[in-house]
Amino acid sequence: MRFLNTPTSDLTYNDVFLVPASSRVTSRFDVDLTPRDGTGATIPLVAANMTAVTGRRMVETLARRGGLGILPQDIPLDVIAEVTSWVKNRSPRFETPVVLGAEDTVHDALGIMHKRPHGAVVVCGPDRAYRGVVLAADCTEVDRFTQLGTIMRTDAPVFSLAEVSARSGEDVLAAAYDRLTQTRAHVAPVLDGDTVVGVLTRKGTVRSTIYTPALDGAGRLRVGAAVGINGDVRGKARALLDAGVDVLVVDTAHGHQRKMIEALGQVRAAAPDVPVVAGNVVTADGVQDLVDAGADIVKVGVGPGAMCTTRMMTAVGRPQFSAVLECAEAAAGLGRHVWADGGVKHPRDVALALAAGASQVMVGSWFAGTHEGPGELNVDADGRAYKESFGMASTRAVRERTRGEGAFARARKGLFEEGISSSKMYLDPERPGVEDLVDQITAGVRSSMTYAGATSLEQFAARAVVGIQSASGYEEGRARPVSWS
Ligand SMILES: NC(=O)C1=CN([C@@H]2O[C@H](COP(=O)(O)OP(=O)(O)OC[C@H]3O[C@@H](n4cnc5c(N)ncnc54)[C@H](OP(=O)(O)O)[C@@H]3O)[C@@H](O)[C@H]2O)C=CC1
Ligand SMILES: Nc1nc2c(ncn2[C@@H]2O[C@H](COP(=O)(O)O)[C@@H](O)[C@H]2O)c(=O)[nH]1
Ligand SMILES: [K+]
Repeated sequence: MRFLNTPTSDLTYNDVFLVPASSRVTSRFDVDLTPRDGTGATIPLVAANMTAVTGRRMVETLARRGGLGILPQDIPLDVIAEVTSWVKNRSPRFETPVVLGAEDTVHDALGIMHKRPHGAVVVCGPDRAYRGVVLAADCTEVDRFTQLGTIMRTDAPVFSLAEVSARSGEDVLAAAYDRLTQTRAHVAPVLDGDTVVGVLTRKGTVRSTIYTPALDGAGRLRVGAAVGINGDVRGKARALLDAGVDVLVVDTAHGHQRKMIEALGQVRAAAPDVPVVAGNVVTADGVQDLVDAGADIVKVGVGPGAMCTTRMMTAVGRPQFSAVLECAEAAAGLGRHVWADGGVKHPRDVALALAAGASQVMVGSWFAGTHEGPGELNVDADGRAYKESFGMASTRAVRERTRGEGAFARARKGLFEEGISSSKMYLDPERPGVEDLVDQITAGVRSSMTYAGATSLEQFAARAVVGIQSASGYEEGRARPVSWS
């Protein structure tokens, strides 16, 4: 990457723009988004290890489209083991159905339908034997105690595994899309015999022609998990590996500290064969020390997060674009990589982090506001759906993390609050699922890369020309949904 004009101060995403360059890339589909950092991801997007962001559905859904989800360090190890096994038993190809029985009620259906964006419940008998489908539209104007067996659609389209299991032939998926369109269905169960093995959606058929799942050596979806720097770090790392976790993230607010170096050494020793990510830092010195201690990937970002009050509390941090740029250059010099963590609000921010040399970009709160986010779906006074997000250094998270400790110790730890305990992340009505956001982000990044004449992330970071802009330059780039005069 090179600057168009020389910066005189540190910069964040809003301060910069990408300059178009002569390009030989004729299609945005010719762009390869695979990060080459050893993590097995095929798109450069990671869901943050935050309680409000990443749970089983986030990990599963992202991995199916090639991204990684990192389970937070506050989740008990037995739960991580259960979630990892659950994810690894999901289909890498078909979406997971929401399943209920014929005796379950409309009330039950409405309570869980929103867990998935496809808005359908598949009604099954014993052993997942297919009975019918209930859509959200079928649940209006009926009593909430109506049993699903009485309203389910039994004539909805279904696909047999034999029809759609052939490895990602675009023609097969296009035909499935056409059939769904002709039958005016958005979603259809996939059956092995009469057993439901997944659902296929119109959008899903298109996505399966664009994305490649992030799979482990046995062809199962990949799972990441974080470990903190306190307690029996080596034991926790071993337990995560035994649970089948594929990527370990050693994570603390101030990653450039002795305790982190020691913890990282222990994780490295316990996990010689899996990618180890460590952070957070914002300087080349920080990168050097974490790489020396065994990190394959260094996580960059202090203070840019949407839930984060660190900069207001401490004045510590660094504008994120400059932090990523300096750290990525340092990591490249050591044959390692960085993940840009925090502050992503638009697809352009991801493109800029990649142009600055990050191998992947971690997204937190933006992903919290999706069907796959672990939070409860709430509706505000204006009828807008949202989920809550909160920081991992907030009072709420610290209280949860220190639950097993004495009241006095908890009171002492509660003093150091560097995150907000509640915020509303609205679901975008046009993009309520995390895959919708992934579509939007990767479309933006693919386009950025063709503007720069790059077909790989390495080429993009090498060719990108970045200019510095004023606040009005940034503002000019925004759309005007209402007239201005
Ligand atoms: N990227 C960012 O900007 C930030 C991210 N976070 C996130 O919050 C979560 C919790 O992290 P964290 O608060 O580090 O908690 P951890 O549970 O990881 O503990 C941090 C350890 O480091 C010690 N420590 C020393 N200096 C600091 C410091 N300035 N800030 C925090 N701890 C320090 C603490 O000791 P003692 O308590 O005795 O001081 C404690 O032992 C993580 O997921 C982290 O990523 C939190 C803040 C900033
Ligand atoms: N200073 C704090 N940083 C936090 C806290 N919780 C999470 N984080 C960091 O934010 C990113 C995600 O950023 P986002 O803008 O995408 O939401 C996450 O990965 C952490 O590094 C916190 O309480 N305080
Ligand atoms: K912030």
